Parts: sequence; C-alpha cells; structure tokens
Amino acid sequence: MTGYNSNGEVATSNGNGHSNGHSNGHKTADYTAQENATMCSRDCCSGPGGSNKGAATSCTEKKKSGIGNGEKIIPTPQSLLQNGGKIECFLTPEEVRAIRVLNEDTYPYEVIQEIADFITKGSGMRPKIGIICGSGLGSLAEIIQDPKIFEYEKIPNFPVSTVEGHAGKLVIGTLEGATVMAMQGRFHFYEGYPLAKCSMPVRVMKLCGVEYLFATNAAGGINPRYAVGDIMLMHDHVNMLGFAGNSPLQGPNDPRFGPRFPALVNSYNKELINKAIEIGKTMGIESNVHVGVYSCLGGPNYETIAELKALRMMGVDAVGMSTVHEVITARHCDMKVFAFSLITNKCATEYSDKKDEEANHEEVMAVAKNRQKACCELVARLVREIHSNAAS
Ligand SMILES: O=P(O)(O)O[C@@H]1C[C@H](O)[C@@H](CO)O1
Ligand SMILES: Nc1nc2[nH]cnc2c(=O)[nH]1
Repeated sequence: MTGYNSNGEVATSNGNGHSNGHSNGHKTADYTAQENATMCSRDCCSGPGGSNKGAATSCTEKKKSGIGNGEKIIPTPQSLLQNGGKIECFLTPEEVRAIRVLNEDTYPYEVIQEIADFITKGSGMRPKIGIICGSGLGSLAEIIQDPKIFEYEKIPNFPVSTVEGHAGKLVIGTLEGATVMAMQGRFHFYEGYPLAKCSMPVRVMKLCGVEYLFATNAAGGINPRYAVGDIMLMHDHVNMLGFAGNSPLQGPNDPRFGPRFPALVNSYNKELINKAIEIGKTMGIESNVHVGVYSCLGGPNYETIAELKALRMMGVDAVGMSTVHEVITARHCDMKVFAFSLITNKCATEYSDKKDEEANHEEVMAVAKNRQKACCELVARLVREIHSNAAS
C-alpha cells in the first residue's frame, strides 16, 4: 500500500496491505472492532482473528515491541481504503475514543447512552427540563439549587467549550421544584465541530430523561422594532446552514432517536410561547418581549449589510450562530422546545462608517450580563409553570 513517510516521500507496502515496517496498523473502522485493540485479521498476524497462528508475534505486539519498525508511514486516505474499503489504523481504545471526541460527526446511540448514564448515575438525578445557556447567559444555570456540576472535560466523549462566555459545565439540580440540567456553554459550528456534535448534548439530555428543551441565545436584532436588551421568543427559524446542505441529522439515521425525515412545522411549542408572553406581562416587560423568526449562520464573522438585508427580506427578525441545529435534534427525538433570543445588538441594514454600529462579542457579553436577571426570571417562571402543571 502507498502512503507518505515522515519525510513526505511516497512509501510502498509489501503488497498485501501492510506497510513494510508494520508501522501503520490493522484495525477496521468498525466501531466494535476498534474497541478491541488486539483484533487482527491479517494473514501475517498471530493476533486474534489473524490467520498466521504459527507466527511468533501479533501485529500489536510487534508495534509495542518496536519489531519491524522501520520508517514511519503516514497513511493517505487512499491507502487507508485499500483494504477492501475498510479503514485501517493502529490505535488503542483510548486513542480511538480521543479521536472520536475530536472528529466524530455522528455519535452512536450506545456512546450517547454511556454519557447519559455517567450523568444520571453521577448526579443521582433524572432531569425533565434541559436548558442551553446562550453567550453570556451562563447565569441561567446559577439559579439551580443543590447543583451537581460536571466539567465538560471530565465527561467521557464530551466536546469542550472554546468560546468566551461559555464556561463548559453541565449543572444538574432543582429549579422551582423541577429537576433540570443546564449546559453552561454550547458548541458552535464555527468552533470546528460538525453540527451533529454541536447538538449531540441534546440527545444526551433526551437519554437522561429530558422532555423539554429550553434553548437560549444572544442574537443580533434585524427587525427594526427590536431594541438592545429585548427578548424574542422564537416561533420559527430559517436554517441557513440547511440551505447550504448541512444538517445535524446527516448520516445514518438511528430510529431509536427519531425518524429519517422529521417534520419541523410547529417545532416551537405554542403553549410555552403563550405562557412566556403571559409571564412577560406579569414581569412588566411586555413591551420588550417579541415573538419572531431566528436564523442561524455559520459564523464566526458577523454579517455584511447585504446579508442582513437579505435575511430581513426572508422574514428573519434576529440572527445568531446557534440554536437551530439543537432544535432540529430535539424535535427529531420528540422533545418539546422553547427558545428565545436576547437581542444584544441592533443589526445595521444601511451602509455607515460608524464603528459603534459594528457588532462585537464584548458588547454581546455586556448586554447579556445586564439582562441576565430578566432572562433568569423568565426561565424560572416557565419552569415553575411546567412543573406545577405536571404535578396537578
Ligand atoms: O451561543 P450563542 O448563540 O448565544 O452565541 C452568540 C453567537 C456567537 O457565538 C456569539 C457572537 O457574539 O454570540
Ligand atoms: N450572527 C450573529 N450572531 C450574533 N450573536 C450576537 N449578535 C449577533 C449578530 O449580530 N450576528
């Protein structure tokens, strides 16, 4: 097989798929097989499954002992696929797991179940409501009582937060009598994570027992009636990443989560929107509460004037870089969804040289901090409604 050696030169194997020095391995891309570090079906190998039982050492042992280690072969995608279409790699189960966290687009059901078990067993709780805190809205998780906190880094197979204003913690506890779990930090497409990974925690929530998803975000207000600090209850979205052929549901569908072709009309629960409007009135902020359409762009750059004009023509009221793929994933597995945007900046739709009209993350964070009290109250009161209705 042909690959690149560590000097960048083309290197050729002995023709049966093994490199000359056995320095690249021989485990298949099959999930179960990857977990088994010693499995081998190579003719030259004495490892389990290998046909050369008389050989003194298995490929794995050769690698460990350094036997046959010549030049390091760096495989190319083509060379990896020469073994009957199976990708070969030489990794321990731990290495496979680490790579999955970095690269995996679609997490198998069993891995998500493992993560959910880690959380429910570790916390001793089965939450009913899941909350995703938007940029600067981490305080939504700080109102949770008797919290059990899991740092993302310590949760097996979990990605890590890389954005300021996203602490990277999962908080489980009680809010207004209900058991809730909150993500202090979400994953964005622009961080380099595929969409399925960005919204993988929603499936974890589902397998933890969550029935309601509350997704929050910081967004730019395109609707000219919106002011900075207003809250827009999402009643629909325009999925710009979907227009470009990207979806968190791409790839094989596992019907244990939901159907291959889920419908998305009525994604945002009308009852919860109406309750939130009522809550806004009792809080005396009804003039700052709107119901509108959100659109997610890939980011991390903010939009051009022409893009904002186009979005407005499409009926978009607020624009951000998240939430839509989480909502798609939640609806796919039949969760009830409530989502809102905190309008952290007004989007300019006319050309201007004024610097202060340009969006920036510092402003986004500052507005979120200023409005955290109102956002926390809205969330807490809605959780109370859900909990008391369930109890009655
Ligand atoms: O996580 P959200 O959607 O609240 O964060 C928004 C979008 C970008 O991540 C960031 C831009 O300031 O805020
Ligand atoms: N895409 C986008 N995301 C945001 N998040 C907060 N403000 C904005 C904005 O103006 N545009």
